Amino acid sequence: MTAAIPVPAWLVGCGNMAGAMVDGWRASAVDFSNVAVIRPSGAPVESIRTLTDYPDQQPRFVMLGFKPQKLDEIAPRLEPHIESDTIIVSMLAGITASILRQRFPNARAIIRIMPNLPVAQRQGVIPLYSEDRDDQACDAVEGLMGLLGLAPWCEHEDQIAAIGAISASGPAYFARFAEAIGRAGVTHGLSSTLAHSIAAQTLIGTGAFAAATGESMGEVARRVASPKGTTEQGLAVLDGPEGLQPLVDRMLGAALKRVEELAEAARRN
Ligand SMILES: NC(=O)C1=CN([C@@H]2O[C@H](COP(=O)(O)OP(=O)(O)OC[C@H]3O[C@@H](n4cnc5c(N)ncnc54)[C@H](OP(=O)(O)O)[C@@H]3O)[C@@H](O)[C@H]2O)C=CC1
Ligand SMILES: O=C(O)[C@@H]1CCC=N1
Repeated sequence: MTAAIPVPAWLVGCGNMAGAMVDGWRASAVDFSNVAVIRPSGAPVESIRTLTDYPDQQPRFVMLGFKPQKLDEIAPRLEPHIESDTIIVSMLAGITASILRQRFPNARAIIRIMPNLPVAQRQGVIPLYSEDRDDQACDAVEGLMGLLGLAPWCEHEDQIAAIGAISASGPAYFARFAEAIGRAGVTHGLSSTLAHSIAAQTLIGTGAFAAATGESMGEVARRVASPKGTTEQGLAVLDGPEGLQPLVDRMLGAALKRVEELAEAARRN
């Protein structure tokens, strides 16, 4: 039997990220009867009732899937519907458990997650964090997230930001790297379509190879780079002092700084 969403359930906001989760749950045969998507556009979501406003109902499960900057607009109207048996799951970047508890004081449990887009293919990473010692609620949410990929619990709230900076933002970073390799291919005479499609296929294929062999990324790189061969010269550039690692450190640092700013803005209100 697959994990079940406690119902009635509301998915408040269902854009790129929550929509990907719905796709992953649909592929896992999760039952969506008595689940409602609430979004201002009313844009339909396949096989889920979509509303533009909150129904006269007390949901047992509410997933927050809107932008962090919308919290102050949404919380005052949502809060009166939250009762002592409502589990809130939040994917809002930077919005801490204590900020959420302040906005939704009556909630039974507040559980933060930081999913990533490959949840749609059930290949996601979905770290979880809660300050509420509600084993039943935590188990129910872990079961749902476990359908979508790797779902580790974080011991400290900082870890959700750190994991999120890697895995939630990660698809954008890997995609950008593949784009850069594609552009370099164009510089070397390939057509844009061919260069970008082979770069993307190489990313996909590398992931599939690593998954199938269980090799670390370091081992995969070593296997490709023949001693005194061509790849070794390319890796020497990436591995140099001005190479990839300091760039990635700066990249992650900038994203984590923004996490702090989002939290600070929410705390001020
Ligand atoms: N994108 C990603 O890869 C990841 C995103 N996140 C988090 O997910 C959240 C959503 O991001 P993302 O999906 O990218 O954003 P989108 O812009 O794609 O989706 C935002 C959703 O919020 C809805 N919304 C806007 N205003 C309201 C409102 N007043 N009441 C209810 N719903 C509202 C929108 O409704 P409508 O569709 O009707 O406009 C839309 O469905 C963010 O908090 C982000 O931090 C976390 C990890 C990864
Ligand atoms: O960019 C963002 O803010 C969201 C959170 C992590 C990935 N996307």
